[in-house]
Amino acid sequence: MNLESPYLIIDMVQETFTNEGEFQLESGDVLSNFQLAYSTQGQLNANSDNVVWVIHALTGDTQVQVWWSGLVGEDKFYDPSKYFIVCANLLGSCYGSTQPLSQNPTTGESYYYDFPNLTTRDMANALELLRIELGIHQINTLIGGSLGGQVGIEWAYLLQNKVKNTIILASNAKTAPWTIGFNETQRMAISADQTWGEKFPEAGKKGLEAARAIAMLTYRHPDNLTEKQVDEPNKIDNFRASSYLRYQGQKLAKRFNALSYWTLTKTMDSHDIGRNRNGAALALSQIPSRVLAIGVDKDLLFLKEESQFIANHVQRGTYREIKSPYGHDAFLIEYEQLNYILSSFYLENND
Ligand SMILES: CC(=O)SCCNC(=O)CCNC(=O)[C@H](O)C(C)(C)COP(=O)(O)OP(=O)(O)OC[C@H]1O[C@@H](n2cnc3c(N)ncnc32)[C@H](O)[C@@H]1OP(=O)(O)O
Ligand SMILES: N[C@@H](CCO)C(=O)O
Repeated sequence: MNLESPYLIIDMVQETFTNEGEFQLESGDVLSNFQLAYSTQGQLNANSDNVVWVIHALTGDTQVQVWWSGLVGEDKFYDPSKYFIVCANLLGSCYGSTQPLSQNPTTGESYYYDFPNLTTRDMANALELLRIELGIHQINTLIGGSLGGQVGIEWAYLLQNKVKNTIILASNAKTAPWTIGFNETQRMAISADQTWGEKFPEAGKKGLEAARAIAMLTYRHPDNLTEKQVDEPNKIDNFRASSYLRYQGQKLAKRFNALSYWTLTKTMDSHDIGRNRNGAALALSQIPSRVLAIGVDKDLLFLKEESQFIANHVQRGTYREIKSPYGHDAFLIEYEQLNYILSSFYLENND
């Protein structure tokens, strides 16, 4: 039986917010007149208590119904007939928000390599300005994975009682040296590209391909490649794992730019909810919302212990685990487990 409603089509609205004036960054730099692209789907209800705000990961965009299609959309867990769903493109990302290829209003030229360093706290502050612009006083659920989870936990700290449920997937409170190391290898690949340093939009593109190939090995567990990339017996070259990683590199380089990738990985490196707040444990203990931290048992990039750390240090934390051979990317793929974990969380909390 097809349970999907053929006549329920709720339009997604795509808009751009401009923050007029100077935006102070943690680095001491300022960003003038920044823009954030964002999408909304559904309507704010009479009690204004049905906002679900999704924060995308490293290479995501505002089209949450596309990249999280098993969780968000009509007849899905977060259904726009029930919820007002907002997803903004993070500052620095190349899907409509201000990023290194944008025009610097001060010079009239694109920023390129002069784009400032952004932190997850800066990104949370930018989302906060958008929330105020949209007249949203209360967020029912703030949810994000990986980089999106890092921005999410920063924003939950800032929002205090303005958010009821904070859901952080495959993420952490402070980036580990291990993760910074992986990001550095990817930036080394980008800067080894002979076009890196030049001022044209595709600068560093071949390097970005290599960076994504390296990154894919951190987004997956060896079991995933063992299962999916099986070669015929007796081969001595042209292995499936090689063409897979080359393909993934090309696929990303067609839709992303190396400067934005550089900026966002730097943002991930400096993430630390405890910076100038006497450490991560204390900062987490000052978050009043309910927090569900979801780890992935085979995540090699953001270890499950990092999600457990979040759940153990917030005031009202719950830890749940996805079991998956995919590794880190499981939070974008394992919909059956995600639906079960989310349903249980809301049921246990009487929502
Ligand atoms: C505009 C936008 O697209 S932005 C938003 C999209 N992206 C995001 O939001 C980021 C989050 N999403 C993701 O990172 C990914 O989409 C994921 C993790 C959810 C899924 O990753 P996928 O790449 O689809 O999955 P998977 O690892 O199974 O790879 C499948 C692809 O590899 C190809 N492939 C598999 N094995 C091989 C091989 N041995 N050799 C060459 N290609 C191969 C498949 O043909 C398939 O190609 P396709 O993507 O063109 O259909
Ligand atoms: N697959 C994810 C990995 C980072 O969590 C992305 O491309 O955004």
